Amino acid sequence: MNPADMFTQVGSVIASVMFAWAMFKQYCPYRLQEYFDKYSKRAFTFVYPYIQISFNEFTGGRFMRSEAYSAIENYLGSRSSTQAKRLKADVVKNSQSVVLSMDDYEEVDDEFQGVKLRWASGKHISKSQSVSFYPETDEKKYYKLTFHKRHRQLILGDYLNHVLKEGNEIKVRNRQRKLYTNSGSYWRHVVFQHPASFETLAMEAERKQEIVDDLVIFSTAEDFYARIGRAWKRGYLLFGPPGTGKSTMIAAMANLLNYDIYDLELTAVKDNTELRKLLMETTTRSIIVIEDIDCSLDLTGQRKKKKEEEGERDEKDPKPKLPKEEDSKQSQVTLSGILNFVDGLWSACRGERLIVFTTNFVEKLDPALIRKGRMDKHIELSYCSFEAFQNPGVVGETKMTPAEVAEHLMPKTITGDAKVCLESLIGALEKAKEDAILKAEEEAKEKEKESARLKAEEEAIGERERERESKS
Ligand SMILES: Nc1ncnc2c1ncn2[C@@H]1O[C@H](COP(=O)(O)OP(=O)(O)OP(=O)(O)O)[C@@H](O)[C@H]1O
Ligand SMILES: [Mg+2]
Repeated sequence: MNPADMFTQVGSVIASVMFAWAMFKQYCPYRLQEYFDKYSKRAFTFVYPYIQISFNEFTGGRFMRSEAYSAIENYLGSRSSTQAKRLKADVVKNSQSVVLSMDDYEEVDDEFQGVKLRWASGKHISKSQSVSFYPETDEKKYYKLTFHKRHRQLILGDYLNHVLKEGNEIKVRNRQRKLYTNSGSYWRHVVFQHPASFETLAMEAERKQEIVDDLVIFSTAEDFYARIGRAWKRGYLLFGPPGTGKSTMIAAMANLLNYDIYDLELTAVKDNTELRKLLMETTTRSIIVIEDIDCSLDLTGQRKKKKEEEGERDEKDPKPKLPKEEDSKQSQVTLSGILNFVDGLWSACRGERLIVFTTNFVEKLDPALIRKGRMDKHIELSYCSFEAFQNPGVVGETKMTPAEVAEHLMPKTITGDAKVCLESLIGALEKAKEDAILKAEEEAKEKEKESARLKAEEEAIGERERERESKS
C-alpha cells in the first residue's frame, strides 16, 4: 500500500472513531456514560503505576480558599518561572516586584530526595444551568501531583510537608497587607498602605508601650494559648471622642504586627448567618474591626426599650453616624449573633486574630459585649494630655483632640515653615483656653443668677408665711 493510501485510511478510521465517540456522548444515557467513565478509569489505574493527588482551590463548596492550594501556588511559583512557558504575573510589595506563577494547563517537574515528581495545573469548568445569553461559568482550579506509587510514603509525608512549609514561607515573604471590606456577603480588598505607626501616635509613652508589649506578646504566644486551651484571639475596645486616634491606632496595630485588616460594616450584613459566613472567610494573622459599634447596630435595644434608647442617643450623641432612614432598614444582626462570633466561632477558627471594636460612647454598649474575656483590653483615647503634648505651658485645661492638633501642624506654606504651624497651633490653643475661661465665667454667672433667684423665691415664701402668721 502506498503511503498516500495509508494516510487516507488512517484518517478515515480516526474520523469514524471520533464520530462514534461524539454519537456515544450525545445519545448514550447519562448513567451509562458515568459507568463507562468509572470503569475505564479503574482499568487505567490498574495498569498505570503512578499516583495522582488533586488539590482543589476551594474546599467546602465555595466557602474557603484552600490553604494547601495557595501554599502550592507559591511553592511552584519559583519553579515554574524556569520551566513553564505560560506564566501569570502578579505585582506585590509596594508595586515593586513581580511574582510569577504557572498558568492553567501547565506542567512543572520537581525533585525531592532523588525522587522525580510532576505538578500540573488545570481547571474544571461547569456551566450554570440558568438560561441566559451570557451563561455564567464556574471555574474550579486545581493542582495535580503525579508520582510513582513506590514513593507513596515519602511523598505523602515529608515531601508534602516540605511543600506546604516552603510555600507558606514564600507567602509571608511576598506578603502584601490587605484591607478587606464587606460588600454584601463577600469580602473585597485593596492593598493596605497606611503610614500610621506607634512612634507617630500621640499618647502617653507608658500607656503606648503597654499596648505595644501586649500586642507583641499576643502575636508570639501561640504555645501559651494552646497550652491553656484557649483560642488564639484577643479583643480590644477602643473608645474616646471623635478624632482622638482610634482608627489611626488600628492602622498602627496592623503595621506593627504585619496583619491584614477586615473592616466589617455591620449595617451591610443581612443577618447572623451572613455574619458567620463572612467571619469564617477571614484569614489568620488579621484584625477584624467593627467601627462605631454603638451606631452600627441596635445592640443596646435588645435589652432596653427602643424609645428610651432613641431619646438617650439624641441627648448624648452630638454627631449620630447614621441617618434616620438607614436605621429603619438596619440589618438583622443581633447582639447574640455578635457574642457568638466573639466567643463561639473564634474557638473554631484556627490562627491568630485580633478583634477591635471602636466606639465614641462606651457607656452605651451592652456590658455583656465588653466584659473581660470578650474584649480583653479597654483602651481609652482622649484629648491631648500633658504627657501626650509635652507642652504644659499652653495646654492647661483646654480640650483639644489630636486630630485638631494635627490639622494646625499641617504645613501651611509651600516652604513648610514650622514657625507658622506652631504659631497657628499656639493661637488655637490660646483661643481654646480663652473660650474655656469665658465659658466658665458664663457658667459661674448663670449659677450666681440661679442662686440669687432661688434666694429671692425663698425670701418671698418666708415673707408670705410671716404675713399669714401675723394675720392669724
Ligand atoms: N493620637 C493621635 N496621634 C497622632 N495623630 C492622631 C491621633 N489622633 C488623631 N490623629 C490624627 O487625626 C486624624 C483623625 O484621627 P482618627 O481617624 O484616628 O480618629 P478617630 O478616633 O478614629 O475618630 P472617629 O471616632 O471620628 O472615627 C487622623 O488623620 C490622625 O492622623
Ligand atoms: Mg475612626
